[in-house]
Amino acid sequence: MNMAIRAVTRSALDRGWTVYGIEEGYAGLIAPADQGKIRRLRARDVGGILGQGGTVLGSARCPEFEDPEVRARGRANLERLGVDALVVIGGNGTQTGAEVLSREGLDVVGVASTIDNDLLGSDVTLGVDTAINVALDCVDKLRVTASSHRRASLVEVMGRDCGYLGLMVGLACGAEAIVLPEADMSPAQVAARIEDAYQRGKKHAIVIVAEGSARRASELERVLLDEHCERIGFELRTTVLGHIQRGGSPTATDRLLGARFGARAVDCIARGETGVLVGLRGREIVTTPLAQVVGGIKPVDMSLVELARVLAV
Ligand SMILES: Nc1ncnc2c1ncn2[C@@H]1O[C@H](COP(=O)(O)OP(=O)(O)OP(=O)(O)O)[C@@H](O)[C@H]1O
Ligand SMILES: O=P(O)(O)OC[C@H]1O[C@](O)(CO)[C@@H](O)[C@@H]1O
Ligand SMILES: [Mg+2]
Repeated sequence: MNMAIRAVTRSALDRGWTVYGIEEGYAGLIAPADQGKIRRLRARDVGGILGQGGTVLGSARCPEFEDPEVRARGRANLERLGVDALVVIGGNGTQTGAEVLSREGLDVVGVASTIDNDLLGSDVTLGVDTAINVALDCVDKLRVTASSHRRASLVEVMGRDCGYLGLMVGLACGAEAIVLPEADMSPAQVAARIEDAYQRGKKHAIVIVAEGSARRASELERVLLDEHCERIGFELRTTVLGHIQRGGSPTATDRLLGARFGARAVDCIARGETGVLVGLRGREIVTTPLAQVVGGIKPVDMSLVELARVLAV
C-alpha cells in the first residue's frame, strides 16, 4: 500500500493539488478533528516508504462506518478541509464503503488492495504477490523439517473467504493437497492424498489449507489423527502462517502495481471519472464502476486446482 500512497501523493502534488493522508482508514476519517487523523502529505512525507510492507498511514476495521450518520461525520471532516475527492485503498469491505460514499455524493476512486485477491474488477490486487512470496518462502522452510523427519506439514494460509492465496501457494510449492473454500476436500480425501504420497516413497507431504475453508488446519489435523491415523504414514504437524503473510517487503510486482494504481487514481480524479475502482486487467490498468465490483464473488480458476493435483505426483 505504501507505494500506492506515495504514487497518489506525488502524482497529485505534480498537478499542484493539496494532499491529505487519512490515518487508520475510515476510523480516522470519522474521528473528531482534534485527534488530527487527517494530515497534510508533502513529497518528503512519503519518502523512504516504498520498500515497507503495510501502510504508513495505518489501517483499522471500522464496523460503525456502515451507519449513515457516522459516514456523515466523515464527509463533514472532508468538507471542513475543502477536500474534493477521496482515494480509498483497500479490499472488498473497504470498496463497499467507498461505493456507499460515492452514492452519497462524494467523489471517490478505489484502489484494489488486499492479500485476499477477492475483488472483482482486478485480476490481482495490490499485496497478494508479496503475500504469495512470503508464504512460499515459509513453506520452503517448513519442507526442510517435514522432509528430514518424514512428516506431513499442514500449512494454513490467509484468505478470509477466498482461496486464491492458498491455491497460488499450493501450486507454486507443489503441495500434495490444497483445501480451499471454493474446492473443499474432506479429511478422508486429504488422508488419501497423504497416504498416496507416503506409498509413492515421498519423504514428506505438504497440505495447504486456506483460512476460509470448511475446516481450519488445526481441526483438520485433529480429524486426521482421530479418524485416519493408521493410513497416513507420516507424522503430522500444523503451522498457521497468520500475519507473517502481511509483513513482507513488497515485491517488485507489487511496487510497480502500487505506482501504476496510485497514479491512475489521480488521473481519474483529474478527468472527473469517479465512483470507480482502479485495477489490473491483463497488463492494462483499468477502471470498473464500484457498483459492479462490490457484492460480487470472484471465482478461483478451478483448472489450477486440477493442475496442482496432476503436478504433485
Ligand atoms: N457495507 C459497508 N458499508 C460501509 N462501510 C463498510 C461496509 N463494509 C465494510 N465497510 C468498511 O470497510 C472496512 C474494511 O472492510 P474489511 O474489514 O472487510 O476489509 P477489506 O477492505 O475487505 O480488506 P481485507 O479483507 O483485505 O482486510 C470496514 O471495517 C468498514 O469500515
Ligand atoms: O488482521 P485481522 O483483522 O485479524 O484480519 C485477518 C483477515 O485479514 C486478511 O489478512 C486480509 O483480508 C484475511 O486474509 C484475514 O482473514
Ligand atoms: Mg476483504
